[in-house]
Amino acid sequence: MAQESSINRASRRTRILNNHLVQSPSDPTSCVQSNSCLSYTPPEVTESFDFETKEMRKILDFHNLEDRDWLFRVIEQGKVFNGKERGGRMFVIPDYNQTMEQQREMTMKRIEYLLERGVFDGWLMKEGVEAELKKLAFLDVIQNFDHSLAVMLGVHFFLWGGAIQFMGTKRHHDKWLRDTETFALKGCFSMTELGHGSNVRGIETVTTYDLKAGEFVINTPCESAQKYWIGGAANHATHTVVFSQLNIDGVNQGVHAFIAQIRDEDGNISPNIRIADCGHKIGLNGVDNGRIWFDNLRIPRENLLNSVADVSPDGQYLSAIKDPDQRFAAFLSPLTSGRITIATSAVFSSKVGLATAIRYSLSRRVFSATPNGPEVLLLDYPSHQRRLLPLLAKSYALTFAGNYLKMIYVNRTPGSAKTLHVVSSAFKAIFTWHNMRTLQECREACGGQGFKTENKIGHMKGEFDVQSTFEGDNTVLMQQVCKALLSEYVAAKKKNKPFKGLGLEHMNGPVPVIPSNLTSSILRSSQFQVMYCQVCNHTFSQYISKASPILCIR
Ligand SMILES: CCCCCCCCCCCCC/C=C/C(=O)SCCNC(=O)CCNC(=O)[C@H](O)C(C)(C)COP(=O)(O)OP(=O)(O)OC[C@H]1O[C@@H](n2cnc3c(N)ncnc32)[C@H](O)[C@@H]1OP(=O)(O)O
Ligand SMILES: Cc1cc2nc3c(=O)[nH]c(=O)nc-3n(C[C@H](O)[C@H](O)[C@H](O)COP(=O)(O)OP(=O)(O)OC[C@H]3O[C@@H](n4cnc5c(N)ncnc54)[C@H](O)[C@@H]3O)c2cc1C
Repeated sequence: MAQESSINRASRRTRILNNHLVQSPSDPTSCVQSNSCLSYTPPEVTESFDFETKEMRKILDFHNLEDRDWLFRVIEQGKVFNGKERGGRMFVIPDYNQTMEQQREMTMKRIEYLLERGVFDGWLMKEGVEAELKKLAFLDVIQNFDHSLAVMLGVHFFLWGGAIQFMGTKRHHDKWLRDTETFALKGCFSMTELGHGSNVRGIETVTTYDLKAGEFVINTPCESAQKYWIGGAANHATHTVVFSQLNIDGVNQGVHAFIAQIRDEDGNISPNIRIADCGHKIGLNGVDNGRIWFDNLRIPRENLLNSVADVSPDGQYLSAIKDPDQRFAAFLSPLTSGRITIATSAVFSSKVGLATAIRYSLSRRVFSATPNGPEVLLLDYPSHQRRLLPLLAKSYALTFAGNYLKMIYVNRTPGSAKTLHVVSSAFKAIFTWHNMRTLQECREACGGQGFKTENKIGHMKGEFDVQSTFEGDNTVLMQQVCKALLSEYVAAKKKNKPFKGLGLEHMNGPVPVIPSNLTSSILRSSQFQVMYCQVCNHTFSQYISKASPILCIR
């Protein structure tokens, strides 16, 4: 079975695992040398491909291929990446059997190494499509090695850094972005509380304005208001963006974001701050998630991220956005870039799992079809093909969709914010659910070998499971998608206008008619697949007609 090269690319680091899957020089249980038992050579050495794998990689990886290869080399050369040379190739993989403390320290050592090699140059100080695509490409490569490392960089650059970029103004950019890019400070992102995660509007941290001092006062009024799960907070972060209700003269103006220092440069916790550890997790133990309490912490008035709203020195609340919902939306926008990178990272994880399972099925033999005949290759079983190949096809499709989303993001305009929010929410949920289902199928498809930690699929299940929850719980994000589609549909119907966004456009045409003589070639044609999706989407109209009394549309 020919393998598309981005799976080979993704499986570069799994090759050692496949040897373990089928033969492990260090594993006495597998018979390696004798002819009567298993013998194995990687399929890409023995198989001829009926298409140009380098071209396939170009289509799938889509952008910054040379930058990716440069970073792969940098990682292979770094001692902190656990490189092992086998057969003239370098293989790298984190040691997930280390303690939580050791994994956390390894993450920071790897960040230091990458910083020294200039990997983060321009991540915040350079603007434009090229700079953003290079950053996204580097993140693809880094998360391919280790999710914790990617998440720590994601929190620092995309959440802390993104909040300053998109919710801050010049004074914040000038003061904080360069120190963030050089790691002179370490940022984290305090949105979630013990009592409120999905429901951001319900958070209980309260910030008031002290007119006399010209300062904000941030307070954690109760235990459920403690900031919880904050990546980087337990050991390392020096600064955080705090999301808090803003109370001016007794009027709650809703959720706003403020910059607060939580440690000094020597790592000592700041006055009026309490910090605790969230403890060991089922995965992602390379990230130090912490809990933060603010005990009437005083910060300068200038620390309000004021691109959307501001408080004047004499305590007036000012905002160009009168609609509180739209103001709230603006404070949530930094989450979008994270959701995009999580979606694309989930597909890479699916590819690594599929590379391992499909390569294994190209060598593992089970049961003979004829008395005393050779045992049958797993991938020759139709049942095994049906278990893995549809997931491979869907991973290809989601790769293309992820690249499409990246391009909307890097070419974003104020008018595309809503589309970006809806598409990134949908893709983050769909891609991460796909990844978890794919990894489970791949783990089972390798039988007992899939259960060996060195073959990584099990660890990846633990490391990536969180992607269905953080940066927006998948179920909640899909509710956002439904809400946006319904709003778009109802608005168009009420104005008797054609649909013009969110993928509803094809509903302006008639419902396609499914041919009665459905031959297998028709079923397999891309025209039929597209038509079938359109027919499914039209059921959306049937749902709406049933719900119309509630939606007040005729
Ligand atoms: C991963 C490996 C590789 C990559 C590495 C980098 C990754 C990058 C970072 C990774 C970090 C991982 C660490 C984890 C961090 C976190 O988890 S941070 C915390 C994340 N928390 C959330 O996401 C909270 C989820 N909840 C919400 O977003 C909101 O509460 C809500 C559910 C969307 C709001 O619900 P509700 O109160 O009902 O408000 P609405 O009325 O629905 O919304 C009001 C309007 O706002 C619009 N809107 C909502 N969100 C956004 C947005 N993000 N962008 C733009 N617009 C938004 C919404 O559509 C509404 O608009 P209208 O309908 O037009 O009124
Ligand atoms: C490892 C890790 C790292 C994290 N890092 C950070 C970070 O750095 N910064 C940060 O701010 N946060 C962080 N988070 C928090 C994360 O964003 C939240 O866990 C997430 O937003 C979900 O909130 P919650 O945990 O309170 O779950 P809840 O919102 O309580 O959801 C619990 C369950 O209820 C369901 N549910 C919720 N609302 C509805 C509804 N309306 N209808 C139906 N079902 C519903 C959900 O689907 C879910 O199954 C992290 C979390 C983890 C686990």
